[in-house]
Amino acid sequence: MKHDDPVFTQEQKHLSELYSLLLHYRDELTHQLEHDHKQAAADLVTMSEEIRPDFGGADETLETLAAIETLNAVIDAYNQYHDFSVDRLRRILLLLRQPYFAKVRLKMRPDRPARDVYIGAAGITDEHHLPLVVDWRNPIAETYYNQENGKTSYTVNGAVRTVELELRRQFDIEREHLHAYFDTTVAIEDSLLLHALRSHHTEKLQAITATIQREQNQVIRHEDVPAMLVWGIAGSGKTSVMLQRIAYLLYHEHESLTADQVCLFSPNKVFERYIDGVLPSLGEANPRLLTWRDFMEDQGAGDRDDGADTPLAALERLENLVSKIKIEEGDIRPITVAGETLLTTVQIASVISKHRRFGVGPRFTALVTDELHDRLERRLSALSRTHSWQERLLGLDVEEQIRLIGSVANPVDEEEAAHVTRTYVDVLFQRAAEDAIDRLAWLRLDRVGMRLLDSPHLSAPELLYLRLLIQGRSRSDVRYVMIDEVQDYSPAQLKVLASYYAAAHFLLLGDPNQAIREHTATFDEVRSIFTTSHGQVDECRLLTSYRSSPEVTALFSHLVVMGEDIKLASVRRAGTEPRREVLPTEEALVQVLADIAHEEAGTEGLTAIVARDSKHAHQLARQLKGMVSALKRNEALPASGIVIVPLVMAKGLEFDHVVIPDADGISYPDTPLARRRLYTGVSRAMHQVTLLAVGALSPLVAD
Ligand SMILES: Nc1ncnc2c1ncn2[C@@H]1O[C@H](COP(=O)(O)OP(=O)(O)OP(=O)(O)O)[C@@H](O)[C@H]1O
Repeated sequence: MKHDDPVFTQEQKHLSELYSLLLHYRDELTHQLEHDHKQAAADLVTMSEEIRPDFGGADETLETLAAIETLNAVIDAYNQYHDFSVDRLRRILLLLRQPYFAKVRLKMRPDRPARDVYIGAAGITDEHHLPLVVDWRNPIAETYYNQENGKTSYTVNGAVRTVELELRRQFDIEREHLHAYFDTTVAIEDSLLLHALRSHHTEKLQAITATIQREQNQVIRHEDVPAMLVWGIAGSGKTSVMLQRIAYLLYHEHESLTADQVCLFSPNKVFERYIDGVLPSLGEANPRLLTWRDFMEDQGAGDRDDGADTPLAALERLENLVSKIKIEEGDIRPITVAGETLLTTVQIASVISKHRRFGVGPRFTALVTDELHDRLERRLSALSRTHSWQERLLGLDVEEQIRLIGSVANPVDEEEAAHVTRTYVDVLFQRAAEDAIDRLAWLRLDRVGMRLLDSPHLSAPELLYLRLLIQGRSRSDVRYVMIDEVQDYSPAQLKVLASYYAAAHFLLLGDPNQAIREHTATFDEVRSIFTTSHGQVDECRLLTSYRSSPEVTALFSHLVVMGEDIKLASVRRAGTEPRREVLPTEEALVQVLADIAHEEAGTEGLTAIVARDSKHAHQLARQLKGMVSALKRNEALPASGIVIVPLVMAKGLEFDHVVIPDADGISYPDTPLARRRLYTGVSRAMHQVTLLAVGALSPLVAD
């Protein structure tokens, strides 16, 4: 009983005291921030009023500049203090939801008493700067994740410290309430994990901070390497680990890394919405979330074939042929903005021919681009000296002039007329024209590429790769690229990403058994592409399923060949055996689905009818009209109930119950691809799988 347990009482007391302290810090900081804000505003007004700008002579100018400098320094100091306080408040608010989830009792030296370290989602110190809770990403927290009792270690700045772990205690805490604690006496046991896994599916993926397992921790805390490939079975926490890794990197590189320097590639928008709560719940901003399609669109190749079937050989041919490109007149496009041709084909052709001797490639492009910028500059300057453009400006309404050039044009002489008109033409053309030059809009890349490959069209990877070859590395400021479900990309798509983000470090996560289309990259190909681009690829494996019950894990693991050395394990409690049912007709199938929908209505869980493709999903939605609907492309997953999803949209998601409505031999024949597709569908289930077929079950799942 909790009340008779002195440890429980003691821990609840500690929690209550810490909680009150956090509340106190929160209130104090809020008042302080409010007060400082007002004070800062008042001080700045006074100080700026005291500055008397005087640029009359050298001394006066110096004095004025010094006064402005002082004011800037004061503003900086306020900002720094403000940022620090806001950050502390943010951490306190995070901890008020759950102050900590574990503690370790560590003996740092044999002659010293052991000390307790409480670990939480963020770190906080008291007024003497002593830690009350340490952040889970702090090096010392590694002793918790190592899951080793007794002698263990952690690494600080490359140095390994050995310590004695006397106690590893986990807590189930909500705000100031301690629900339970678990002392781990057996190293590998993780009671909190088992406790957490008892719960139902949630509509959004949750952070796993408190229960990160040892093999997962090795990925999260892995040293920063150019490329890392994580091979993990379905439900082994790849996505979760990837998000925790992002939080880890943001913490350790907080001085130089911002979330928008991290790109996360995911399979679709439903999945993006499914995962977008994890990092905010850890107190971190989301990275740039994008799909391959978004990337294509950003690069101006949105209307092209996505390159799912583009062979790597096509990119290699481009590589071999690029230096031999002869730019023809028809390959050149004028730079035209808003109907005004700023650089003509003839002008561009003459610049190109001037630098032809370098051969088409990054050097050539840099020289041509620079010269086109110079010519653009001359052209804009010439435009602003023409009467027609000066008159156009003067003919505008006063409001329009103010909107465009920030003042009313009232030139007194020719020089001034050219000057204001220059501002006007800059607003109209400069930015767009410079962008067009930098994007190589002056070169019909597709025409060049089609000629090189002798092909009637270019896919997105072909076009983008050709651009990279001609232009050199992109100017992207992205430092980390995470690709989830890497097995769904074609080698050509991956090669483009590896080259485009050449300076970034990659984390690639996937499961070869979840490749649901033909022609996607094998793990050997992934390795080879990134070894070529990034020098080396480190690898980690995740072999325990945290999502699925042992019965579901057994079902999906029999569908594919895992390799001799791999033994899949599920840590969940036993659930129910899969249900297999053969129906005589399509009508009978629809009736069974309707019955399931009826049974599931009002229950806590979420059921998905995972159809083999979108067409079948829509057909089922029509047949089950009013009872179950198909999930839309941009929709978020519902919390409970029943939905129809095509397999491709179910990628990465999970459901309490998965129904495969077409588990027949035509939808799922005995082929490697069909095996992987069924493995992917079945492994979305946490607790229950229902396999339905009209006529006969697929040989892959028949008893
Ligand atoms: N250490 C952990 N503690 C608690 N839950 C975990 C842990 N690791 C994974 N899970 C849970 O297991 C489920 C599967 O995790 P996740 O989606 O990250 O796996 P995945 O390997 O990306 O799956 P898949 O490849 O099948 O899409 C999630 O519900 C996640 O919260």
